[in-house]
Amino acid sequence: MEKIKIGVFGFGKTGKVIASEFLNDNLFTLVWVVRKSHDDHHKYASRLLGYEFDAGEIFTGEDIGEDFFLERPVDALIDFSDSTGIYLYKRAAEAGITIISAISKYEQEELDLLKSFAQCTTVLYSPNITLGINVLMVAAQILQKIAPHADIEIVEEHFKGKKEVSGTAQKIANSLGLNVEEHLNSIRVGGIVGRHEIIFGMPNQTIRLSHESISRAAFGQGAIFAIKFLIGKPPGMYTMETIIAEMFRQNIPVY
Ligand SMILES: NC(=O)C1=CN([C@@H]2O[C@H](COP(=O)(O)OP(=O)(O)OC[C@H]3O[C@@H](n4cnc5c(N)ncnc54)[C@H](O)[C@@H]3O)[C@@H](O)[C@H]2O)C=CC1
Ligand SMILES: O=C(O)C1=N[C@H](C(=O)O)C[C@H](O)C1
Repeated sequence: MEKIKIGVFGFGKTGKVIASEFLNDNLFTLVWVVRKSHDDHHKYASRLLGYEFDAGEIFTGEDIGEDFFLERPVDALIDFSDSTGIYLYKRAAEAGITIISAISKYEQEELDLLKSFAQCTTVLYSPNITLGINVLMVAAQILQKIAPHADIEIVEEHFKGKKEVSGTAQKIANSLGLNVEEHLNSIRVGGIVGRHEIIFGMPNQTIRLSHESISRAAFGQGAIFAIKFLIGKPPGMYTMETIIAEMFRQNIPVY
């Protein structure tokens, strides 16, 4: 079977681990990586990550001219850069390359741009691409319907350097109709990769739904799940939670 060709945007804390996940999986070929800095220009991500073969040539945004995506075709582009990365891959969408954006915070303008790409190709946007958090997100909405009077608070914990409020927590708050200013609690300590908890408080019991990414490999595994799902799907906008919600529908046991 022909391998699925991948391009990755971003080669920071997460991009490096994502690249490794693709390099470890025989279903995929990592064709290129685009990063902001000129460090390691034209070297191979595989070599930098300790593999003894050449894969994932490193480019910078300045290398992306009119023909970049035609000369170095991939089946899917995964974005773990920052909110500016999206301005570099309109031509990838026009070339029909599947786009998976994992950027946790976009302004409306960038969300609109992403939606416009979905007219030409399959686009999946997910501020948290782990399978687990999306199961939790759907479960929380079900629980809120079952216990509409529960007090709900969201707690998100991340590594000390994370500046922005978790995009995942904001998305959870929106899906539950909660005011972010009032019900979202952020903790920044040490090296926590990412933990989210939704607390449902009732008079005589407390229900806690929690998820923790204990390694950034969880994001790579989520991206792999998403790519496999998107193969053969028509152009359009997809999200992880709608994929998971459909799985809920198909798998809820009937008593
Ligand atoms: N959806 C999800 O499941 C997850 C999302 N994220 C998000 O992914 C993004 C990256 O996270 P980290 O790796 O922790 O950040 P980081 O700061 O360690 O790395 C970001 C990388 O992107 C590069 N970059 C910035 N602008 C770029 C551009 N225009 N073109 C190409 N490369 C560019 C930077 O040079 C850097 O190498 C953040 O938005 C983060 O919140 C992170 C983990 C999981
Ligand atoms: O910046 C990160 O690292 C993460 N950001 C995401 C968010 O802001 O929701 C998701 C994940 O927990 C890691």
